[in-house]
Amino acid sequence: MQQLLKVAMPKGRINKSAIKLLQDAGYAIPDDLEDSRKLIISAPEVGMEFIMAKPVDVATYVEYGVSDIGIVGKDVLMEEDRDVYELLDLGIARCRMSVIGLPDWTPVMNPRVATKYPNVASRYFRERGQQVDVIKLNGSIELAPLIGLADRIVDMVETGRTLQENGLVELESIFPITSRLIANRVSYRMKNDAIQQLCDRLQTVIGEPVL
Ligand SMILES: Nc1ncnc2c1ncn2[C@@H]1O[C@H](COP(=O)(O)OP(=O)(O)OP(=O)(O)O)[C@@H](O)[C@H]1O
Ligand SMILES: O=P(O)(O)OC[C@H]1O[C@H](OP(=O)(O)OP(=O)(O)O)[C@H](O)[C@@H]1O
Repeated sequence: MQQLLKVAMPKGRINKSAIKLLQDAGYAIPDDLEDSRKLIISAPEVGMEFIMAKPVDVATYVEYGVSDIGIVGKDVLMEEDRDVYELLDLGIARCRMSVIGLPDWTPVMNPRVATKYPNVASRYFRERGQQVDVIKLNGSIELAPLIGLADRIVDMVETGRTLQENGLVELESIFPITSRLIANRVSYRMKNDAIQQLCDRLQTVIGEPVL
């Protein structure tokens, strides 16, 4: 009997490319998944049930086992250190985590660093032996150095357009980001056939080795 996979899908910017990847891998995912306001969408024809999650919450659902698998940015995994298996680099939503500042930035004692990723930022500066005050924000991080809230920020850069339009510069790239396929540890054993088949099919589309 086919094992039903409970899948945590990110809403928002990754949603479209994640759906396309599954479709390209041969899963006839309903097209209306993308536009739906429904939060739980059953797709028995492909042996899946989707929950539509806020991207930052995907790994939480998977860790607690209410979803067997999920699609989540490496940024979230680096920030949260969730107890999940990271199975595949899906190669979508590619960007990087960077330290950013004003071009005339000069070193100060205990600089303030604004970010959506306080753990990533703290770890980065701690490893360099630099003492900083980390300020957590939830969006529009680039505002912080412009209005004097912070000396630097740690945030994602994709095209560089946000930096350019706000007169900021990338001081250092910390790590590259793509979306990952993750699995709950128990589900990986109990539903191994279905999860392995999904990985194999996705691999033929993305051409990456399983992590
Ligand atoms: N500029 C970007 N380019 C490519 N990928 C990005 C970019 N910004 C974020 N991402 C990736 O997409 C994921 C989701 O982005 P983000 O956190 O901005 O959520 P969102 O889709 O805008 O939804 P929400 O507004 O609910 O937070 C991030 O975790 C990251 O992996
Ligand atoms: O290099 P770019 O192509 O300009 O992309 C980078 C921007 O994209 C993300 O912001 P998002 O659009 O998610 O908005 P946010 O400010 O709400 O985080 C990120 O936080 C940067 O601000």
